[in-house]
Amino acid sequence: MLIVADENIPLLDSFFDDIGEVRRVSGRGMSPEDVQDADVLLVRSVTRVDRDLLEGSRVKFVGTATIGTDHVDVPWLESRGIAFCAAPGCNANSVAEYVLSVVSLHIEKKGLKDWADLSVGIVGAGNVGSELARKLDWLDCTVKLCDPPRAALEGEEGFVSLDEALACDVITLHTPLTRDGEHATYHLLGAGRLQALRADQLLINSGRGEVVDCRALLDRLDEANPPTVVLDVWEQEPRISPELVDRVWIATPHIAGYSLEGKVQGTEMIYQGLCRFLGLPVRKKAGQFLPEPALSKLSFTSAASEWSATTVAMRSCYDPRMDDSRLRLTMDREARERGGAFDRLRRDYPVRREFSSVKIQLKGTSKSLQDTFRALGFKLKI
Ligand SMILES: NC(=O)c1ccc[n+]([C@@H]2O[C@H](COP(=O)([O-])OP(=O)(O)OC[C@H]3O[C@@H](n4cnc5c(N)ncnc54)[C@H](O)[C@@H]3O)[C@@H](O)[C@H]2O)c1
Ligand SMILES: O=C(O)[C@H](O)[C@H](O)COP(=O)(O)O
Repeated sequence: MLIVADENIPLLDSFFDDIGEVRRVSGRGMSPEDVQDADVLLVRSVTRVDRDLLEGSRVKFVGTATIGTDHVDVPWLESRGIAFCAAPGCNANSVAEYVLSVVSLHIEKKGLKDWADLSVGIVGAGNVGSELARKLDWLDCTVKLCDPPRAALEGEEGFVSLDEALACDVITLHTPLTRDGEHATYHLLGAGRLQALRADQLLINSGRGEVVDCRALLDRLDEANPPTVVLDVWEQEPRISPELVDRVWIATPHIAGYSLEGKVQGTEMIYQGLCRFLGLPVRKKAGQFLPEPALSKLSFTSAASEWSATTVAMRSCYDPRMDDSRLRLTMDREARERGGAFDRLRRDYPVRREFSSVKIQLKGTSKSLQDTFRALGFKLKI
């Protein structure tokens, strides 16, 4: 059996080499010739999987090691009897930690040292939005969830309108990219809604770039009293707008979900999907391939303030400003080289471990500090 796979999927051999021959190809540049003789196709989000790629091939199973599926023409796969599997939730915790890290920097920038003063509007309350809401709730933020498709379901309640979510101190977008239907998200935030944002607000987009009209955003950021904006996702990746990078506060190259745990869980989920499809037993688990983290323990005593202890711990694991600096350094290249540079930042992404990989040792500290560490997802050793 021939498995053609995006070379950027981690642990391809560890998971798949006893199922078939694995051929690695570039995800961004994948062509019909690459997949023609494949039985199985494994991709990430940069490969458009549709009739143009697969017509005439013998592919019978497609797996994407990502949460988002907007790059896959699922109805066409169904019409051809090609099985499909994605990785829902695989990197949800990674994205939640990205947003928490950004919000903690924002709190400091505003001269505050407490999560509780903040209201956060979460647009899209699925795997990512719900995980983020759970953590923010524990941190005593006021959380408002906007999710019209869920709100329309029987028994679901407690959701707010988009306008109410957009009035919060922090707005964070976690919808899929959809272009049709009642709840389409393409350019959900267009000129009108961007116009209404205030200078004291923070807008974070780590869903999909096209959910925000980036041309209208650029115009808004050039006007008086613009909001603060953090973008992980962009229209027209990998050839993103340098003008927009220049005007946003934190700019990262679509890596919110790039914790090692998130990426490896993505591979694990398509491995499980392929095993189900082939009727094979599932013998491997993501956990067996995760190395010991470089940082596995941190200690704090009662001398450390709650804010400094938790932000030191968070930033020891992940600081979005590092990704921001790396992306900005690529912006002075020639236009034709910038897309490649964006993709290389993603391909060569440094190992980033989730907060749960670090054990926090606390001596004589308060119950409230313990609770905050737990809320953030750290393991405690008291
Ligand atoms: N930046 C990254 O690295 C990264 C990583 C993972 C996921 N993502 C993106 O984030 C998206 C969300 O991930 P998820 O795991 O939470 O997906 P999910 O499918 O679990 O949840 C998405 C939620 O959005 C809601 N929704 C749909 N249309 C909406 C609308 N118009 N307004 C408000 N809510 C709406 C859905 O009802 C659903 O509850 C993915 O589709 C993917 O595109 C980005
Ligand atoms: O949808 C997802 O899971 C994310 O956007 C994913 O992390 C994107 O990473 P890529 O597939 O582009 O490597």
